[in-house]
Amino acid sequence: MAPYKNLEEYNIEVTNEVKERFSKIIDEIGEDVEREGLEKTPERAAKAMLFLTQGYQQDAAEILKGAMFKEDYDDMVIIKDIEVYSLCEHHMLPFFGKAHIAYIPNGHIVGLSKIPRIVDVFARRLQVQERLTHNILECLNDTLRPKGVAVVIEASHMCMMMRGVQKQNSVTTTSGFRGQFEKIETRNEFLKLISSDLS
Ligand SMILES: Nc1nc2c(ncn2[C@@H]2O[C@H](COP(=O)(O)OP(=O)(O)OP(=O)(O)O)[C@@H](O)[C@H]2O)c(=O)[nH]1
Ligand SMILES: [Zn+2]
Repeated sequence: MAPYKNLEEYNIEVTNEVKERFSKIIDEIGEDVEREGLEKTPERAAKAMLFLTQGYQQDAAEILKGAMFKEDYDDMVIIKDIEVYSLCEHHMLPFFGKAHIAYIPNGHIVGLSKIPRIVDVFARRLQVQERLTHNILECLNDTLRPKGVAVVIEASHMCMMMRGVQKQNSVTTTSGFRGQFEKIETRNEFLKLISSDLS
């Protein structure tokens, strides 16, 4: 593909290419691409797919660096129940659930909203849950350089629910721990706090 002058030009070009391909898929499955309800579907589907994979155009480390503040607080910071919506790389079907993330600052705290933002940057790509967990973990560890970081993701996979093995209730949990969270007491405190309902 020819080089693009800017992101907008790139987006228009790629949307048109993806739209053509969705049109072909709709035709191949035996539908009439020209009937009223489907007329704009290739374009809508292309825009939706590009939205759901926009993480490839984003830099999670830059997002974190944009809101790091010097602070002496050195206890655990936990953001739990962050909604996660991603696409499994095997079937390109959604998997979705919650992420629970904690870190122990080492001179710097980070703007709270930046943590869900980096979850989205990595989730909006073709993923497996394990790699998504590690992408978030390593990004926080390398950029913020905290005393410790922990990531737990609980998710349901549509490829296991709507098709394939057809299990509606199974939930997959993945986790990663670095620094002080490798110590069992710290890890247990985190796991206890994310499972408690303080409200
Ligand atoms: N480890 C892991 N596996 C995943 C994830 N998402 C989907 N999968 C699995 O990827 C595997 C792909 O296996 P294949 O045998 O190549 O594909 P398939 O024939 O469609 O498999 P079935 O889903 O069992 O019908 C399946 O077992 C999926 O459940 C994920 O995030 N992590
Ligand atoms: Zn899948």
